[in-house]
Amino acid sequence: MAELLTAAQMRAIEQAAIASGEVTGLELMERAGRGVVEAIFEEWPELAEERGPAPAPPGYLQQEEGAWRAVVLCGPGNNGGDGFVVARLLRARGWAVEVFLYGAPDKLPPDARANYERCCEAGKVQAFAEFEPENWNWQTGEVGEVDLIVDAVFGTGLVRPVGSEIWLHEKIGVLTSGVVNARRVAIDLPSGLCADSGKPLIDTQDEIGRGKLEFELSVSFHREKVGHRISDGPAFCGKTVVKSIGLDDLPSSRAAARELASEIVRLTQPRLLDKAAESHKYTHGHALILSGGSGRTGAARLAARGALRIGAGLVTLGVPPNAQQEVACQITALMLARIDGAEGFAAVLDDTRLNALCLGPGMGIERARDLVPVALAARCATVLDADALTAFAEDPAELFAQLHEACVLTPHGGELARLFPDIAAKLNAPAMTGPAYSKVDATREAAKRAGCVVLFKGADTVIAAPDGCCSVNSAHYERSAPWLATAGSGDVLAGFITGLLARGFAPMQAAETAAWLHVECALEFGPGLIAEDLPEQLPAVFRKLGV
Ligand SMILES: NC(=O)C1=CN([C@@H]2O[C@H](COP(=O)(O)OP(=O)(O)OC[C@H]3O[C@@H](n4cnc5c(N)ncnc54)[C@H](OP(=O)(O)O)[C@@H]3O)[C@@H](O)[C@H]2O)[C@@H](O)CC1
Ligand SMILES: [K+]
Repeated sequence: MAELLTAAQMRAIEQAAIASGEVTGLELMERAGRGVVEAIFEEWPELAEERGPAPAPPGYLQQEEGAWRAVVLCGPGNNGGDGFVVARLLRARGWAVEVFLYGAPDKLPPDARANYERCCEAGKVQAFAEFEPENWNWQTGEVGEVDLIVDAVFGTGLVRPVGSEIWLHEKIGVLTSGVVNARRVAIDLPSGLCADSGKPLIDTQDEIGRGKLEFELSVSFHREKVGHRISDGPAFCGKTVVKSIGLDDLPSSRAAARELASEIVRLTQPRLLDKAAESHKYTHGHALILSGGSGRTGAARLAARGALRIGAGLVTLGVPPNAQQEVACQITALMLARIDGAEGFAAVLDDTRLNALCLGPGMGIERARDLVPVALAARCATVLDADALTAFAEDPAELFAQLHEACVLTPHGGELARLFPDIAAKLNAPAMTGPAYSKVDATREAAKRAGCVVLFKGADTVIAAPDGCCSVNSAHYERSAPWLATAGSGDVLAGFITGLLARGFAPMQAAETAAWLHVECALEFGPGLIAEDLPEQLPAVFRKLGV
């Protein structure tokens, strides 16, 4: 399963390798720099073509033709060290490279310092203050265009907001405006992006500070960092490529990773979905999904359809009397039960074959307030979504007291804020120190407080269990699914989870697998998707998975 590391975890794994003597920091930095150059040529093969020789520095600004041109911006730590390696390797290929250092050379950490010196042997390194693109006239024809901008200012060591003297988005914006071929690559992370939270650590008090630092490519090492996948990370990174720096081959770093295993966040993967050949419908469980009143039954019907398609043996819609006729006209394979007040619901729940419940979609706040306690008292696997969460906004503690470990809560941002206002406040506060409080931190804290699995929706859905187990279901990069943000999509997701709970999946597995399939269904359908389409893609998705 793909792991996402925090800055501290990455450091621990690297440090273990260096401390063991199996590899030096300098060798790791060389591999990192080589990996970046490799990734650049893989992304933009035209840059690997031979061109004329580089002019003697600093003359290339006056060159119109000739060598490829790069600007490499290096920072005061090891990220800058990687940048010096990249600059040296590009110069060795005949590139004209301008290198700027933010910070004092004699304060660089040892490996970065060594690479600074090697870089200086093949050309000059200028002070960052000299990097004033507004004074460079790139567009007049007197000067050449820049082909590549390499950001090596900060990586995983960013600990406080970036000051205005290095607002790269502003400077790079000036540098690239009107320059069609300026490709932008960030080493490890775009400078200013917090590796753990995917939030920009930029002083947003200022109008300019709110600008976006967007790259086409980010090249990270060993593993993606959590920040590559959540919050603003994907938008800033553009595309993230991970290059090996050999740590998987070292017993020391593997041992360090094993020690951290329980804390490491993973990208969501689906669990086995096959059904046994000799099974019958009750083997796959019976899900009950409660609907709202007349005119508000669509959401529950969507959820029910999702639960059925994902493989629950039977799915019943529990409808209030005034909606019975409306629902009856709309369903075929689904069943219908009349469920009015709390007493009637409790009687229905006496049927022990009902093994998964879903409350919330289109249910109505009042009905949710009446029926959620009944559902939770049955100690059955239960998904609480939408109105079933909002119904407890005034007294979340009342809900937490009733929740049990077979529950799954599926809030979006607004619902999370209603149940966990303090957590939402921390998450939404401007990030001023690194590592900043992240969506992963928020979901883990919410799951711990609720005592059950919490699935916090978004394009970066985070799923956490009370024991800290956590994964990110990322609908970014190659799995980008913007059409999934459509009315009723969340209802289908609730139904998917309920169906998998009915099939006997554990809550965490049900939530992860459902979230993963939900994105796969959107990708399978493509543009034009509406919520009704999602369950109908499951057969094709299952076939591709070999189910
Ligand atoms: N370790 C290894 O072997 C390998 C590491 N690798 C590479 O190293 C990177 C991590 O390196 P790193 O830990 O040195 O951190 P990095 O991101 O360079 O920044 C730290 C510096 O920035 C400074 N600083 C921070 N925030 C600031 C701010 N807002 N404004 C101004 N300054 C600020 C901070 O200052 P300080 O807090 O110490 O005062 C410190 O000087 C990683 O991303 C990867 O690219 C690879 O080569 C593989 C091998
Ligand atoms: K960087």
